[in-house]
Amino acid sequence: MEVVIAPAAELAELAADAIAELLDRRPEAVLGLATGSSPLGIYDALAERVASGRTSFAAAHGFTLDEYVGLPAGHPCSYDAVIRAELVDRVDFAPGAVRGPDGTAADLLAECSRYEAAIADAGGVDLQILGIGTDGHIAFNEPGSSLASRTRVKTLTEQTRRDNARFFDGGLPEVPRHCLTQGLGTIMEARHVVLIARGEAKAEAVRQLVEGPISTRWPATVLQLHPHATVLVDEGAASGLELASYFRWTYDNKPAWQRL
Ligand SMILES: N[C@@H]1[C@@H](O)[C@H](O)[C@@H](COP(=O)(O)O)O[C@@H]1O
Repeated sequence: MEVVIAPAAELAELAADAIAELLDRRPEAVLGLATGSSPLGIYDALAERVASGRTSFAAAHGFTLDEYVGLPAGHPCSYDAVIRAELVDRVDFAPGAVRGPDGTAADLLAECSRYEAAIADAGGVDLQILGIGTDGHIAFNEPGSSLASRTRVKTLTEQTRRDNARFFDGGLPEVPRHCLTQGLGTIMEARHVVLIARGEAKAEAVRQLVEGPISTRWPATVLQLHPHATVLVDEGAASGLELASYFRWTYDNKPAWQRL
């Protein structure tokens, strides 16, 4: 696991660099896309690169991590609508190239299996962008999630519902209680995972992710077992790390040939 501590704007550029390099090497790359506020700077940086002709998503594919159950199609808080507004409509993906689990499906269990199969049929995810919840969830894998889990229906914790209420006009009562989410086992199959976290509210989750014991109590800790995980954190999110000065030294002295 590589931990980079830097100002948020620099973190977003680093992640955008990694995605742009991947697209240069492999234009048909499969990207794992996260919603939430954490990756917004990355999406802004990517939109800028596409606008200036430096990067193209024309041959790439994308899969989102999760979706609320029961929000009508087109609801502005559905992750399908959010990822369209934040990234898809601002870059040059081919129509239909970005997919997400369908939280309106009549048979949600069948939808979860279909989604797993779609990711596998695309050849798996090359680079997965992740945020982290204050309770240590990634995607919507809440505490207690099996570390081997696959795409399935989960129940959101009150903490997550409260954290996400700010996006809903009607606040907490409007936040669904259930979601579809890629499992931790699904996410672990991505070839490179890049997690970004900002602000002190994430400090405890980041401390557990990087330095805590691997446990379903803090689901993101499963990433300690990933062979290529990059954790991008600003000073606030890094404020609980015992090894912060080691991570700083390592990054400051990183050989030029070593990519993220
Ligand atoms: N399902 C999403 C996660 O994928 C995201 O990482 C998390 C953190 O969101 P934010 O980046 O807004 O703090 O929120 C949601 O619960």
